[in-house]
Amino acid sequence: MISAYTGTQVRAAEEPLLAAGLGDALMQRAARGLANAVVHELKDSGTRLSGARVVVLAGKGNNGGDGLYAAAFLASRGMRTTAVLTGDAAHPAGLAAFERAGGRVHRLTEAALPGLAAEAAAADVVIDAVLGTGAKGGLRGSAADLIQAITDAHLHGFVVACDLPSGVDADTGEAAAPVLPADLTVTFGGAKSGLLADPGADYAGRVLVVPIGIEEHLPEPALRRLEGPDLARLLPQPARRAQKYSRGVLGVVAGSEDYPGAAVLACRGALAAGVGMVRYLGPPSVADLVRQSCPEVVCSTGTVAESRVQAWLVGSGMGPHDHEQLTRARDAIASDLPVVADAGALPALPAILAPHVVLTPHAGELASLFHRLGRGENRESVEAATLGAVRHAADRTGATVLLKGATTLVAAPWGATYSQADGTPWLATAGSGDVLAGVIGALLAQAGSDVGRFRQLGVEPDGRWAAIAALGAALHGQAGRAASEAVSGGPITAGRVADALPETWGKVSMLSNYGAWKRNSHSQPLR
Ligand SMILES: NC(=O)C1=CN([C@@H]2O[C@H](COP(=O)(O)OP(=O)(O)OC[C@H]3O[C@@H](n4cnc5c(N)ncnc54)[C@H](OP(=O)(O)O)[C@@H]3O)[C@@H](O)[C@H]2O)[C@@H](O)CC1
Ligand SMILES: Nc1ncnc2c1ncn2[C@@H]1O[C@H](COP(=O)(O)OP(=O)(O)O)[C@@H](O)[C@H]1O
Ligand SMILES: [K+]
Repeated sequence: MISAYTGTQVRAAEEPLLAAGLGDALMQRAARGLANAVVHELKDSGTRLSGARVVVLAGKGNNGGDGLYAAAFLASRGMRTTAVLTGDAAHPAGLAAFERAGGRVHRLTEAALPGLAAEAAAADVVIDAVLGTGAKGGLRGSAADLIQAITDAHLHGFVVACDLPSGVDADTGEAAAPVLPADLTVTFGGAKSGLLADPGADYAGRVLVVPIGIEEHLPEPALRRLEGPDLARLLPQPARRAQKYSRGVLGVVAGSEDYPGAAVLACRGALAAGVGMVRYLGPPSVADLVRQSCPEVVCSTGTVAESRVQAWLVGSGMGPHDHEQLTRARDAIASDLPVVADAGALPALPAILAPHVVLTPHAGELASLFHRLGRGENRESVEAATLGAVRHAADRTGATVLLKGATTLVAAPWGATYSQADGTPWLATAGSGDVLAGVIGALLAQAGSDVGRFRQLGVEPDGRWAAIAALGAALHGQAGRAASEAVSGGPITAGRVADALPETWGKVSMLSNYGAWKRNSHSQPLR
């Protein structure tokens, strides 16, 4: 599991060490980790270390101090280092170390700006150390102009962000333009939650956590990401004497005359995600199509009350005028069984929900949900603040909310938040969300009652619905990636994602080398 923290949490964890006079030692560790990462990147790109051109953009706070100390290490290894001081001051000890190591220093002025931007653009590495966890809002003044000029230029080398890309909010991932997109973010003491939520994740590139000795002081993480061994431990496995009913039956209320394919794709996703059986309820014409595509599915035109299942999937491919289907969706949501409520079910939700109801909106659907709750939002405003949006939606509705996107976020009401980024942009294809709903429905049917499995991982009963949704998002994302890799990185259809699920499941379930993972977890790149 990757744990991520708010800037405030990390700063609080630093406090006891700062009080003990260890501030400089913390900064030295951070700077050394940053410098080592730069060296690795240069070696990987085949650049000679001696004479490599490094430009550090250093703000006036401790983030700038980290950058200056790191650049001093790099200068001492024979690199040509330039510091651009973006504020009216600089970290005194960092600046002194940099100058002692032979680095060149420029102060940012309006006149010097075009030349300094050109120098940064021509460098082998640009280190962005303008703002870190102490930032208030985005970049301002000439620092903003410099970052804009570098962003607009054609960069020769790569960008490494110190702790976080300047302008990205460490807690929320909100990003006030301009932000220089990093190829790598080297972050200290623990990943910052803003690096694992869009749009912050767009700017962070790969994320590397450097331990600096504060780890034992960190509290419960603000955000979690399930990784291979977690997924392996959460995946349900059939007992030796399992039969189809004990494995879990999923009831699917999806599809309509207008969108029959959604029902098929939801069923295919569920069948490929290990469910014991799928019961489909819906119009006869849609049921015919489901039967033709998935003969394993048992179809009926009955009611929710007549159908014995362990979980429900409702809403995919349903419109506001599909009254019979909407009645079934409402009945399923009221049934006390776990439910994944997708697409067309979202406008038909009751006012008060519970954590075992998992809502799966994309940003546009979440904005509409907020409208109905009297909160003015649109797709863009949700996309600009995904973490705040998903948290607010869960706390406000009482449901578990999964917000789909390049990074998929899941929030338990008043509980844990997960961030999964296992997929590929090729997943942005029609019907992909229906397959995801099927996968989550299948997992709810199989694992929803297995409280013990989640307790072993420290997940409380009410929080397990979010863990199941995050597991579903991870499997779906990885299946999408596998499907694309099977065609050499080419495009995929939603059906291909479903087809790739069983093998993805098999591969994930083999990753249970938990002990080895735990020992290495602090130094692992996140992606
Ligand atoms: N504590 C430790 O020992 C360790 C800390 N570590 C490192 O320290 C970083 C946090 O450092 P920090 O607290 O000094 O804040 P930082 O992010 O450098 O920025 C604050 C400065 O910028 C200014 N400023 C603010 N907003 C601005 C804006 N929008 N536009 C322009 N300027 C703005 C603000 O000035 P003010 O506005 O207050 O006058 C202030 O001077 C952290 O991310 C990590 O890298 C590690 O080395 C581990 C040990
Ligand atoms: N850029 C992206 N990168 C990775 N995954 C993505 C991206 N865009 C969308 N996805 C994923 O693809 C799926 C799309 O779902 P959805 O928006 O409901 O599509 P549809 O309604 O067409 O089925 C979600 O699982 C989402 O997380
Ligand atoms: K930074």
